[in-house]
Amino acid sequence: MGSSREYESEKTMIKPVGMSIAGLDTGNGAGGETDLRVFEVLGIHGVFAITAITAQSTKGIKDITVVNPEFLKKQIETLLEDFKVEAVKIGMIYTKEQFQVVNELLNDYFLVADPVLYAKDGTPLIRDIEEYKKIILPKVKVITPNIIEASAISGVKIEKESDVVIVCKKLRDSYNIPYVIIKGGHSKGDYSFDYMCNDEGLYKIGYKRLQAKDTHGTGSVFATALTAEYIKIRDLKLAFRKARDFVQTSIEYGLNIGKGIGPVNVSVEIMKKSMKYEAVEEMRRFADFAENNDRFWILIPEVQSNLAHSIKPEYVRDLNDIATFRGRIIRRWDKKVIVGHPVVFGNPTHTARMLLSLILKGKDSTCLMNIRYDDKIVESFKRIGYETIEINRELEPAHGEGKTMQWIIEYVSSEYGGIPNVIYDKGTKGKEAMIRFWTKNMEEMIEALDNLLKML
Ligand SMILES: Nc1ncnc2c1ncn2[C@@H]1O[C@H](COP(=O)(O)OP(=O)(O)O)[C@@H](O)[C@H]1O
Ligand SMILES: Cc1ncc(COP(=O)(O)O)c(N)n1
Repeated sequence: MGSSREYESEKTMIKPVGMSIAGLDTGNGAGGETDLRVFEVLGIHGVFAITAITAQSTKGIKDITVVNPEFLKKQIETLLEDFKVEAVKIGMIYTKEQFQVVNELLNDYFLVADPVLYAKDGTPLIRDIEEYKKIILPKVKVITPNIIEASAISGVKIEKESDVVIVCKKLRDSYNIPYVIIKGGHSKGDYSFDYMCNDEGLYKIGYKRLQAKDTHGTGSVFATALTAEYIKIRDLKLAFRKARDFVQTSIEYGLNIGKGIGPVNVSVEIMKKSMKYEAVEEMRRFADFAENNDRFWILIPEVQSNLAHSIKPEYVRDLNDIATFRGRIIRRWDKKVIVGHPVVFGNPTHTARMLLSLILKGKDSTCLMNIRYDDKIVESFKRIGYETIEINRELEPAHGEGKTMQWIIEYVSSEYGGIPNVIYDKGTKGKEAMIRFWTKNMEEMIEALDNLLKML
């Protein structure tokens, strides 16, 4: 009766709650609404008290409407009387009256302040800076200024690393802030260093500086990720490392949307995880097809086969984004085909390397299989309508193992212009002749092989 589920869970579902006190960025790149997305992907239920509405896009801020302090108070009270808030991130907060509200209501909470004095286009996001220093800063556990903000608040210009140490100490001492984190996104050099100082000393993390255009929201995202990680692990040093890692990936996959500085991509990690799950499902579908087609053995060479399958090409960075069967696809003595599960990512097989080379060359390919060389098979591919190309392995220069697949793709691409779906060679001393066949998706791979097998 009632539910169709076999098992009705008795467990109540809960999630820790984090709060953001911030402005709203209508372009959804940096404000409280982005904080909510960061909380969400990191497993926190985010609640949001709004201080101001900015008319904002990737091109900058056109206007600001400030929320009156009474209404900010109402929002925070409403949230606090209901939720058990574990930590609070404070972003844009505009007037001294608003600071008083926070001071009054959030005295006993773990506060992380991101002192967003100015937006990227120079618009002030905290108007009463002197009162911010007096009213907000002495209450916070963590402050996360960039070097420009840290210089402005401390009055000491940061030009080199030793200045960072001085400013960290000054901020800690002046406002009694246990953790000062100074972010180095605006400095120069091959690495972007962020510094954390607490009573144990200075701790710095450097990540490769990315040549990225779409960096709107880095600061807000960093402070919110730090708050979320702190809620989960209660260790600020570790939370700092995790938040920094999160920001790096978000910048790496920054979104080229809008005409200005696009938002960083905060959901990319969970998106990649779900794409990998889909890839595994598709590999299973392929395995069923291969094991149940009684002619599939015709395609398997002496060295056996494998199928490489990637997530969406634009998300592929390295072999970790490409799946293969750990035990390959093998033809048994009795012509039975066995797929060697499990599906694994990051296995440096020939098929995975060749697929990666294709993708890095800009091809919209997600599947690649190596197939036994046979004239008839090549002819059948042509009859189905695929372009084919023969390469001569004798032309391959001497370069260590592991470079061949990349060489084939480079060679075909430069000699031929494009990269046909069927690339074959007739072998060379000690190397078996082989066909490599790639397709845009799994649907096409299965359909093409099914048609091919009917013709053979
Ligand atoms: N081009 C970049 N490459 C790598 N990391 C960056 C880059 N720009 C900013 N970051 C990182 O993003 C975070 C935010 O830094 P920053 O840009 O200084 O703050 P804000 O957005 O407040 O100005 C820091 O962790 C910083 O190291
Ligand atoms: C409402 C609002 N809050 C904060 C920022 C700062 O942006 P960033 O995180 O890029 O420094 C912003 N532009 N708008």
